[in-house]
Amino acid sequence: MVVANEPIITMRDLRMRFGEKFVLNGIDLEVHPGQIIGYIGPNGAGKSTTVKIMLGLVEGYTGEVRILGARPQDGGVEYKKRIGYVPETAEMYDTLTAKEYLTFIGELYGLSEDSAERKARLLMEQFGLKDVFNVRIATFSKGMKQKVLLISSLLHNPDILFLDEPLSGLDANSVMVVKEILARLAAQGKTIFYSSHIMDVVEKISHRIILLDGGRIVADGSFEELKGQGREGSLEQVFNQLTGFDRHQEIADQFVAIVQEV
Ligand SMILES: Nc1ncnc2c1ncn2[C@@H]1O[C@H](COP(=O)(O)OP(=O)(O)OP(=O)(O)O)[C@@H](O)[C@H]1O
Repeated sequence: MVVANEPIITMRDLRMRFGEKFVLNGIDLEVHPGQIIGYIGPNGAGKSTTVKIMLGLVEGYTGEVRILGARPQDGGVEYKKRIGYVPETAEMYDTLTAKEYLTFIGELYGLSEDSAERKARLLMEQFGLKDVFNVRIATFSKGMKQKVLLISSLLHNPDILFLDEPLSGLDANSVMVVKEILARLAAQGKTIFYSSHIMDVVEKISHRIILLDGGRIVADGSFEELKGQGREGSLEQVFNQLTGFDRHQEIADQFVAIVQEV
């Protein structure tokens, strides 16, 4: 059971380095259930590393991390059943059909074969993929694969969902559907940790936005709060201001000039 007032994710002074490279430089964070957390930051800021640490996929960090009250590396099967994950790039067994793949994943998470297949079929239908349920994933478009990944992360009805660029490849209609799904899951008390570079979506769906830069949290609050601190405009503009970036025109000019060189 998730207790509403207990943090579902806690990090204290989380630090990580790869060799001589300091990637996370002291992250402090508490997340309570029922929130969509937009986790944003420039390329290389440390977002995926944080998520992988929370999932127990990266070790060697210092500081304290508790997910659902446990250290990620200590979590057993029951703990893992409460977590769903859509990675930025995923290896899928694409010689399998969607039915075989999703039933396999569902069973890994403890569903019976019948129940996994039934849920997978119904969810595929909702995403307009009924006709390809028995078709090999290798033939799927990028967006179709992304929908299968989203389904695979949700089949077991997890309490926490980690999503890394989950709308990648989805058409505008599907984006609307997924945004609604995420809002409903959060309303039911699920926690959604959402990493993305698509600022207008993060701005709209997140209850709380955390901006990471150079392995440190440089902003944390609702979009209104982030804007309220003397900043203006869209999340994209707030992002540019907070990361001190104002060279886009200059870089574009230089880039195009080099392209045009003989
Ligand atoms: N296994 C690794 N070994 C060495 N360096 C790594 C490793 N994993 C990540 N890094 C480095 O850590 C830094 C942070 O990477 P990370 O993938 O967490 O960034 P990110 O914020 O998710 O970036 P992006 O927005 O590009 O996905 C980068 O400089 C990256 O090169």
